[in-house]
Order: sequence, then structure tokens, then C-alpha cells
Amino acid sequence: MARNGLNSSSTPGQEFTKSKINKENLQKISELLKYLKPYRTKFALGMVFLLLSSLTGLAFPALIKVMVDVAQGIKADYGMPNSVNTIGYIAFAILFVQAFVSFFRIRLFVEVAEKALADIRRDTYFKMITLPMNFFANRRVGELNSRISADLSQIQDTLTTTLAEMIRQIILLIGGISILIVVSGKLTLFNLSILPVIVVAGVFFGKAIRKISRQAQDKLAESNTIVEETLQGISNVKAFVNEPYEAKRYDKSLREVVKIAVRGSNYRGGFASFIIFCLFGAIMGVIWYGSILVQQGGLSVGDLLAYMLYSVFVGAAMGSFPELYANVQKALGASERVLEILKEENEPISIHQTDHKIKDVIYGDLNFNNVHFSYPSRKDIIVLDGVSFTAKAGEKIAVVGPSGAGKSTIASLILGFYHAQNGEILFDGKPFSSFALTDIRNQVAIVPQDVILFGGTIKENIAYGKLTATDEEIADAAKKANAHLFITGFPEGYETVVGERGVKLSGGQRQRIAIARALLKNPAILILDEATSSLDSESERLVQEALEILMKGRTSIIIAHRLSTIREADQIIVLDKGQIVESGNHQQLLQNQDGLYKHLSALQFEV
Ligand SMILES: Nc1ncnc2c1ncn2[C@@H]1O[C@H](COP(=O)(O)OP(=O)(O)OP(=O)(O)O)[C@@H](O)[C@H]1O
Repeated sequence: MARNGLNSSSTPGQEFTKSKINKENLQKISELLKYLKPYRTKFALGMVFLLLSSLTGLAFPALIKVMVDVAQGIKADYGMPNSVNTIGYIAFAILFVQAFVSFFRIRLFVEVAEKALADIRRDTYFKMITLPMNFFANRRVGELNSRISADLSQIQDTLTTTLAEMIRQIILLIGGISILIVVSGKLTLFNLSILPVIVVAGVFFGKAIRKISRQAQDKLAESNTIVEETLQGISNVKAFVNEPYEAKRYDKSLREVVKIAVRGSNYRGGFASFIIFCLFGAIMGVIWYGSILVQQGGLSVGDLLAYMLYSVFVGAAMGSFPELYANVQKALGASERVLEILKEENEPISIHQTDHKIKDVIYGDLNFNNVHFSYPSRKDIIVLDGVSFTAKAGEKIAVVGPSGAGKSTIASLILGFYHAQNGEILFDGKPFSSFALTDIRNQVAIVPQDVILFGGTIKENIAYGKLTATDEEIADAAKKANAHLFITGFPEGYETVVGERGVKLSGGQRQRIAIARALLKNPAILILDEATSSLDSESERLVQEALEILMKGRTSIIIAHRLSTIREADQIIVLDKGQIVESGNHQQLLQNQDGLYKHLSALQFEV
């Protein structure tokens, strides 16, 4: 990164894949430039300041030349004053202007980039959370997270610093070379004759260094994966006392990183010594040849000094290009990945809360009509194979069956996380597609197996079911969910912070929070994904009581793992390998001696 620390991005150690700078890729990135549009006036002003600061920078060596010449009694040319003091004052005045415009240039660029990036971040985040479930099934959270953080920070760096730096250096390069030619054509010709050697060597070493550093990066990423995996599964590592195994694995991976990096250092070292030799050689050569020209009277001392300073400008500009170029390449790669997300097709969900008002009320009749379904990521495996059932408003339907039978998939289809390839799902006799997706999700609630609470207070977590709920409504829901007592048992009550950094709640407590959440939502259709891990009997009683209250007056689909809890269900559907193999109430199903239900009941000893 050319210059870090100007903005909020901080991505030390983050490595990026680069993209070639070509027309196609530049066109792609230009799609992101539309985010600069609202701030174009400030951006343009920043550009003007950038031009001014670069041009004023170019004026200094010229002033120094005149100053030195005048001091030696040589008459100033180009209408410049003949007094050292006046030239000094002018130099300071220009310096002041440069400092002034530099401040505004940086201030404006950072403001524009921060604002534009916040807009892109907002859009990317919103896009991400409205993408269909299938998108998430195929990607790791860490990868998506790094798009919002690292990729966008890379783009931000490019917009705030790299771009400006590039323009500045181009001005210094072109301006510098033009002035060099004017000051001394002979010296410039001499200088330019050694340039091709440096360029050829640069290309050769550059390629080799890039290749090796890419290998080192890959290896480093591999070793980072080991750290990530180990820390994520730290309880497994400890339980199996596999610390030495993990340490050895990491050590081996690190050794490889070092091996490659050391190999790379040969090229780096070689390149550095070559450049040092060429650079100082060139400077020496110029002073040598320049001194001869001064001796012969073809050049003044001021000219030689100015020439040296402009050479430094030009050299520095040239030297900065590879890094700037690499940064632009990284930003292109990052833009591509961000654009990929922005171009994905999202679900028809609005970002505005006001658009989420229920338009079509669902009363609770639910029909699965010959539903066939495979997950888009595994099209060859049929998960639901002609599932049909009817739940009348207010009925309790239990879905049972062995693991992997497709029970949770039924829940996902009701919520519209995925869509059936064949057959229909009907609400109140009307097809799924005739309802807005938000209407369906607003009127269906799920109490999942594993309840994840957000970092925040208990109150906020319950209110997730109805963002506008009053404190009374929240407490009322918590009471019905048998959660009020344990919540008020905490010193901070409803303001107790839970989630990653807060109080850890037990499985049963979390479930009761989820029930309170669902009660607030007041859905027509309720999906209960029963927890597989059994709660202790007191906790289970509290949860069960709360669930009974929650289910009252709603269509309930209970994905049951413990058959003891579904004896009262109006209908039990027995699912096996995506097909309904039996259905009926508890008593009816027990009659079928060879049936799967009877078999499952026998296995659980409870019935
Ligand atoms: N997102 C997904 N992508 C691809 N396949 C999936 C996905 N989710 C589930 N499956 C597969 O679909 C099948 C049915 O899964 P489902 O979760 O519906 O079963 P289940 O009956 O609820 O099982 P369990 O009782 O273990 O929760 C399984 O073979 C599973 O591997």
C-alpha cells in the first residue's frame, strides 16, 4: 500500500489477488465510480488542488537554480528577479500555497472516498443480507466478511491515496522530463541511455520476485488456515490432547513459508544491489558529466543543481510506479469481487421498514401439493420427492422421520428460503407466488433448534420479533414464554447484555427468548424445530409450557425429534428419504405394526 493511515482502512497483512489492468477490467471498475458521482464537485476540487500542489512542487528546483546563479553573479533569465532575497520570499510564498492546497487535497479526497465507500459498503451489505439462502450455502462467512472489510478497504486506499499519488507522480514525471530536456539536452540524453538497462532488469527481477512472493503468500494463507481451524475447534483440540499435533502442523507450514521467503530474498537482494549501483552510478555519472559541461561553460552551477533535483523527482516518480501499479491491480481484483456480489440477484425484499407492512393476510391454511425439491447446490439429490399434506388453520402438524429425511427442508420451503422445482405450496389455498415474500416471512415464525442471540440486551433480542414493541409487550411476551422470571433474576433484568460479549444463556433460556420473540411476532403459521439436545426435565417443562401457549390458535408445524412431545398433534407426517411414508394421528400410526412410526417409537421407549 502506497500510504496507509490516512483513512479508516487498516488491513495489515491482508493479501489481495491482483487483476490485470486492461480495458475490460477498467470498465468493470468504472461501474464502481458511479458511487463517486454524488461527491463529484468535491472530487473535482480535490483534483484541482492536486494539480496545483504538483505544479508548485515542480517550481522549486527552478527557483533554487536562479537563486544559486544570482548568488554567483549570473543574471537571472525568464524575467526572474535578480535578488536572492526576493527569490527566497517567492519560494516561501509558493511553499505556503503548496502546504495550503495539500491540506485541502487530502481533506477532500479522504472525505469523498470515505463517503463513497460507506455507500458501497451499505449497498454490498444490504445486497448480501437479501441474497437467497443458496448463495450462503456455497460460501464461507469469513470470505463474505473479507469482501466488506478487506476488499473495500483496498478500494478505499486506491481512491484516497493511490489514485492521487499516481496523478501527482505522472505530472512530476512528465513535467520533470520536459524541464530536464530544457535545462540540458545533452545530460538528459546521457541519462536516458542507461534507462533501458534498468527497465529490463526491473522487469526480470520484478517477475521473479512477484512469483515467489505469491507462493509465499499462498503458503502463509495455508498456515493461517491452520490457526483459524485450530482456534475454531479449540475444544476438540484440547479434548483429543492434540496440541502437539497442531503445533507440529503449524510449524511445518511455517518452515515452508520461511523457505520460500528466503529463496525470494536472493532476488530481492540482487535487485536492490543492482538498483543501488545503477542509481548511484547514474547520479555520479550525471555529476561527472555535468561538471565537465560546467567546466566547458555549457552549463551553470545552478543548472546542474536544478538538473540534479529534477532527476531526483523523475527517478522517485519512476520508482513509485510499480507499487502504485500493483495497488491499482489489487483494487481491480477487489472491485471485481465486490461487483460480483452487487450483481447477484437478491430476493425481493425492500430495505425500507415501511414497505414491510403486511398487504395480504394469511389465516393459516397450509398445503404442500406434490412438492419436489433438490438443493440448487446438489441438484442430483432429490430431497423432497412428491410431498403432499394439508394443515388447516390452527392445526398442529408434526413431521417426524430419520435424520436427513428432509424435515428441516420443509421448514425452509415454507419460509421461502428455497423454492420447490415442482409442485406447489399454498397458503389459504393461494399459491406461494401470489404473496409478497415479506408477507409470508412476516406471518410465519420459526423457533429454531439452536437459537442464536444477537449481541445486545435481552430486551432487544425479544423485540427482534416486533421492532416496534413496547416494554409492556416485551415483558408480556416474556411472561408467556416462561422467561420473565429468569430475566428479572439478572441484576440488569431486561437490559442484560447477551451474545458473544455478554451473559451466556442456557439452551432452554435461549429457547424461551426465541419463543417470546415468536409470540411478539404473532404469526399465523409457526414452525418449531425441536431441539435435539435434551433439556433437563424442569427446563423442558418450562419450554413445553411456553410452546403450548405459543401454538394456541396458530397452524404449527413441529419438526419433532422426541415423539413424546407430539402425541397431541392433529396429524403426524412420517417422512423418509423425502417421501411421506405414513400419516395420521398418534393412535392411528401406532396401529401400523410394520410402520416407521411404530419403529421409531419403539426405539425411543417413551411411547
Ligand atoms: N443447504 C443445503 N444444501 C445441500 N443439501 C442440503 C442442504 N441442507 C440440507 N441438505 C441435504 O438435504 C437432505 C435433507 O436435509 P434436512 O436438513 O431437511 O433433513 P432433516 O430431516 O431435517 O434432518 P435432521 O433430523 O438431521 O435435522 C440431507 O441429505 C441434507 O444433507
